[in-house]
Amino acid sequence: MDISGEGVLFLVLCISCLVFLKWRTRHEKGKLPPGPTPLPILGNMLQLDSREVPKSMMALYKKYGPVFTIYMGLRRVVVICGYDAVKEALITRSEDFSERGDLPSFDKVFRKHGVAFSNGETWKQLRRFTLSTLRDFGFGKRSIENRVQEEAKCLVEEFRKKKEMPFDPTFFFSQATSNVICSIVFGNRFDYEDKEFLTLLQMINESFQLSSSFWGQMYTSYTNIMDYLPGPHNKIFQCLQNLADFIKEKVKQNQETLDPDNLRDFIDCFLIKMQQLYKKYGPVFTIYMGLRRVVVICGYDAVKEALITRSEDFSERGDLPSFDKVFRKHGVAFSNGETWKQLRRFTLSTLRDFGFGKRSIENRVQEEAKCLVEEFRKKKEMPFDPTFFFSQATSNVICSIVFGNRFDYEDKEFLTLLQMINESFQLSSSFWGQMYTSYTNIMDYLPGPHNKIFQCLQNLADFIKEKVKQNQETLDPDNLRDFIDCFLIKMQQEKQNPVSEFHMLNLIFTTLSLFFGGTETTSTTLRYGFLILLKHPQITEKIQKEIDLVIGQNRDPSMEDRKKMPYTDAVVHEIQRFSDLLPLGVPHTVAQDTQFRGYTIPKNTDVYPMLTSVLWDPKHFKDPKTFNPGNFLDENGDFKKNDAFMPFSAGKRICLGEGLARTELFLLLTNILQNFTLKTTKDPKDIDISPLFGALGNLPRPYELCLVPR
Ligand code: HEM
Repeated sequence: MDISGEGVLFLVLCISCLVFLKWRTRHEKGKLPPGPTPLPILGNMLQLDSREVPKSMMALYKKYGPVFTIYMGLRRVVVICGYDAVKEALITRSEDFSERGDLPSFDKVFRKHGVAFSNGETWKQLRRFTLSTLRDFGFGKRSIENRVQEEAKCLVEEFRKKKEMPFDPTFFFSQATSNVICSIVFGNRFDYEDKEFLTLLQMINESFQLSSSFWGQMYTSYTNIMDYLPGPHNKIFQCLQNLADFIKEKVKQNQETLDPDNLRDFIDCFLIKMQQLYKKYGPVFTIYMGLRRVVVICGYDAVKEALITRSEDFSERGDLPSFDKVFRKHGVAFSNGETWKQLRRFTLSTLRDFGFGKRSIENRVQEEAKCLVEEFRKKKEMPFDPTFFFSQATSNVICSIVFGNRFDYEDKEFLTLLQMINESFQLSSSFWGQMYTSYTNIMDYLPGPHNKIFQCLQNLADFIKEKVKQNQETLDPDNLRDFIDCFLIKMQQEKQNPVSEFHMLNLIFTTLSLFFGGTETTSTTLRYGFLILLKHPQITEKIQKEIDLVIGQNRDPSMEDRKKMPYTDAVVHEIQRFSDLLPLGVPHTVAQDTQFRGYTIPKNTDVYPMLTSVLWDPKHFKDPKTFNPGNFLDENGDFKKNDAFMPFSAGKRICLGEGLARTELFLLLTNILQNFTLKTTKDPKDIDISPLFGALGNLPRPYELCLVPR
């Protein structure tokens, strides 16, 4: 018989598995409660009748006594039976037995959050808060009795409508009981005819039924395997996720109308508690994002102290796992120490040679603004999604420097690259990006949309690799065409240096940092800005008046004009402040244990300088949640600087493209408003300018723009 290598490996694995299980059961017999011997993989599944698990357990109770061990598939469980043993564990030894165990089908959605599934200090605090808030809403008092009495009357009325006909009472009972708790958590009860309410109750019912079925049990027993298999167990997560989404929407509505003097329900009370905690823990606090410990720095004073006053200590780049996986800490944006210092110095001086901070970059932006206006004219006043027009315009400016050429707006390859930049930024800012940051090592093994981020970034890196190859083949030291050429020459100059930072990976990933940073950030800000202008037509009109007065219709806007256009300048600043593109900043870290404001931040802890908390700091901006260009204007209508304006961050690591971004924002916006009047398909009052995501980036909601030539 011919046994292949894989066959032998499989056999060895099976035998090792058996030996290990045997050894483990023997070895642990002394400590673990008794129980039936488990089989590999199956555990004691053969002793458990999936239709009657409690009955099977009772049989084992008889055989092994009140405390026994069983293996539900791969999961080891200790079962406690009978009044005496249960009382001893849950009451006498309550301290030891009060942690919540795994309930995998719920854990997948709840992820150990909330009062029912959390543990330790989190659970203690949530339970204390929940009980006292419910008490404030009448729990254990006369008022809850009244609510139940009211609901009982409604139920009796509903039953009367049945006119003695037989009916299934399931949802009547759940509507009645649910209404009592809904009136406290959501501040209102629902009508018995309410279709949405009934759908939610059906989802609760279905997820409970499925969790109690064979499929729920299989998921509990083989969680890691079942995660990859189709089957009815997936319906449980879908139902629970839908319920969570419904609550998320309710929370959003409460947030928008929150009034601290009139707390309407449990959600309001929780929101206020969150606000109080920020005040309680002050501007520097530690949170655990899943398995990742992060120190968060909030408010203008503390962020300024860390990034500017203590710039030496806080300028290392922290982890941004979804980018790190592809960049592997190479290139100017993600490297650290001496590598970063050299790359940053070289990048800045090369970009300066290509016109950064000079008149020539302004000319490039002006040229690109004209191309964009031409593209917009082709739309002939029809509504369109402006996303990729803005990214084509901003990207072309940086492309003309790093690759030596701009791309045509019809270029399919260019559009595909921009789509990849856009998609990876969107996904990094979504729930999946956040999950990847919080549980990097686990998510690495799981399928899901987060994998698309790496795929996009890798494709972008491959595109740059190809560009570098083309440059290498045609390199002429007397005619340096672009950033890549300059880097290649630097590599040649440093050829003799075995520890040079100027090597291929740093070339590819510095170029990708510029390409990515130079595209997505400014174009998303423009996209957000035009949505805000659609919402506020009176602000748009005022900008156009200023354009007509200072520039007129017969020449192109220039940066010189900005000084004479304080209102437009203030609006551009307010767009950046309000849209708050990178709310958490880009992670920093500390290279050694660092004392900060009386605390010790351990070496290598990620530090988030919360840019939101600076841009929305009420001490520096009046009514920060409202869009108000007045934040940057003095009483005479002149432009007023504000030190807390930090969308580009601050200190040594401050955005390397700030000057370019500001030039682009001003020139592109004024060019468009000089040439077009904005129109939308929606009533301005219905335009939602709250962000779509809020992890890495704040993104505007999708919309259509309509441009009418002036
Ligand atoms: C509105 C537009 C932009 C915003 C809001 C923005 C914001 C930021 C922020 C917050 C950082 C992180 C700073 C820190 O670590 O504390 C950053 C870094 C960076 N940005 Fe920008 N950026 C914009 C445009 C650009 C442009 C046009 C470029 C292209 C040249 C660019 C290239 C970079 C690079 C290379 C870094 C990494 C710097 C380093 O780690 O040393 N950004 N940006």
